Amino acid sequence: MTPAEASAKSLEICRLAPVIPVLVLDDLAFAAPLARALVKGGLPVLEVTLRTPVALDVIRAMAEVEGGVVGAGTLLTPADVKAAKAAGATFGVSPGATDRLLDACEDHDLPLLAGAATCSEIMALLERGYTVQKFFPAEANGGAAALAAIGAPLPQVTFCPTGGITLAKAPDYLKLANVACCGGSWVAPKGLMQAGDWAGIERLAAEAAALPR
Ligand SMILES: O=C(O)C(=O)C[C@H](O)[C@H](O)COP(=O)(O)O
Repeated sequence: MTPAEASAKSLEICRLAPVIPVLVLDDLAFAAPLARALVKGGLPVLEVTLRTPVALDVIRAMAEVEGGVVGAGTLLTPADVKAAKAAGATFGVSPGATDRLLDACEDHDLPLLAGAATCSEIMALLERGYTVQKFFPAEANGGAAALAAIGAPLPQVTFCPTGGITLAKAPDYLKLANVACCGGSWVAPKGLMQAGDWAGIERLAAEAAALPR
């Protein structure tokens, strides 16, 4: 898969909903009910971070949930890419980008939403052909104001800002011309998962899905 093809696919995924839930699961039993609640609430795109021992099994379980588009987050190495793809991830997300990671995603046909935080990082990805990127960590890096400023010299790059974004902050990003969607973990809080409050998570998803773009 070429970087241009990966970017086209990433854009298609980003356009499915205003928010991509960033999911950190410690318990495999939460996978199916969580995915069902998020999809039902209107957030079909699900980013499962590879930060817990059960993450690959969570991807396998969520890939079975109808209407979900499941990807793997926190991709750091070529081995992560192979494992995520084998588990059924249809896209990848990374906090940054390295040549080895980009090579692996291109070789294994996994569209990557690669992270960038500075103009030089954005330009390096753009030089390689990635016109859709993740802006991370968004809030710590200047927030929506920074992304608006980056859009002036680099309007050809479209972003999924992630990192520190909440329901209250998301509209500031979503109104920018260079933002396709936001990523965030606020729609799947640990407390609600542990309480089995799937209706509560569905409500959070519905609120996020209703954000104007
Ligand atoms: O896992 C990755 O690939 C990442 O780059 C990190 C995540 O996007 C952030 O952890 C988002 O989490 P919140 O700030 O809680 O919304």
